Amino acid sequence: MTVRLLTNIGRLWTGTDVCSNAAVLIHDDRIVWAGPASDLPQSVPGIIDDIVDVDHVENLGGGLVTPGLIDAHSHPVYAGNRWAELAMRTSGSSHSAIAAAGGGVNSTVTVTRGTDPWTLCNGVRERLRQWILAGTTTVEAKTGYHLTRDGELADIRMLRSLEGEPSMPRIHATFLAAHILPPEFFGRRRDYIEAVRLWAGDAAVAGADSIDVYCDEGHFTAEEARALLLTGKRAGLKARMHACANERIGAAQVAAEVGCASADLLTQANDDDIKALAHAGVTATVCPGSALNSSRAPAPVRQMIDRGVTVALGTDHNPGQCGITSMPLVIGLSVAMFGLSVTEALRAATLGGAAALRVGDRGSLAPGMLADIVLWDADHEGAFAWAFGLRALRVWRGGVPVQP
Ligand SMILES: N=CN[C@@H](CCC(=O)O)C(=O)O
Repeated sequence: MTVRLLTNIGRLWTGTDVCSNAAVLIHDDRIVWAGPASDLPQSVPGIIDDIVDVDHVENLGGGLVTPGLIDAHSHPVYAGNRWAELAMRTSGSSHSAIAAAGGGVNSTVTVTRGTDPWTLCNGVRERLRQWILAGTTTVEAKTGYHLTRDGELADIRMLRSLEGEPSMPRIHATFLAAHILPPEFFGRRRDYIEAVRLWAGDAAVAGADSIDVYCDEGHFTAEEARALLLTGKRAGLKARMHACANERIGAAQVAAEVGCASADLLTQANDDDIKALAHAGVTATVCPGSALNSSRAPAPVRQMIDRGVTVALGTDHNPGQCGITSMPLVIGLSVAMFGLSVTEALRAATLGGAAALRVGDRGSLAPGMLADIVLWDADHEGAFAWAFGLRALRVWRGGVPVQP
């Protein structure tokens, strides 16, 4: 049993409250108490008889402390890169010209399939380290670049095992075999849908938390998404969806009907979509980084908030559009692109992320919550809107300091 006291916190942003000259008391991996240092209890029954007997005291030098950030949408499991394709796109090449030159999601599928598991795992480990060092203690991580039963299941097992390593973020593993139709199923899409439905149960056994379907032109239809998500839910997975990213083909309505934990991207969502999400209690996960790089209009986030939709944020890190691994940058972009206040953006990156993942044990610094905590290189949260990538000075996952 370890009791740890974080003191001399200049400003404590808990998710629900803000206070100055604060302290946080941690017992093992959980928060016991957080608030103004002047109110720090002298003892906590069953945990510590006298506060002077804590095992570790850490002076945080008057800095800003928040809950660990939550990235609610990322695609970190891939090999290779598509930088040449991005250069083509910026020179005006069309989607079809890029595909004809061997680019697109299926080119990453080819490279990922051809990469041995150890090399792939080392790359993913290095990548995930960047999230936690930048203050993101939970990452929603999708599969979706193997698109074979064994490859997708191996991806999930790899994510589960990486999560157990020291100084890695917590992982919410999402089974995304329904990312795009793989080439060997061209002309046989019904067969692929049926195969993915069969694999969903195996994905749950392998340790997946969620199933995701990319519902859009060129990916999967609303009807296919409904069938896949309902199968995934029956297997015990939470449902999430790439919805209304490029075209509106009924994805938001299906997300609402199926009871998705979150509908993501939503750049083309209109008021009917937003109303449906609000009515069904579906969290909207928006990703400003990939929207910027794909020339999509920013998602209508203000309308979502006005309609009562809970908003979460994601990096949408993926090999084709967006290399961002910094949620502090995503917070800055959300303020600039969506017109969110810093408080709204920070809440979306903490409690909003917890809602998107349907986890109740993180996203705020309250007694009983996981001690996932970040000390920032600032003394006020307004710095997120200024730094575009505010630096995390120290990170604790479950009360344990993350080693740089
Ligand atoms: N948000 C995720 N999927 C991207 C593609 C990812 C990639 O290009 O590798 C999309 O098709 O929008």
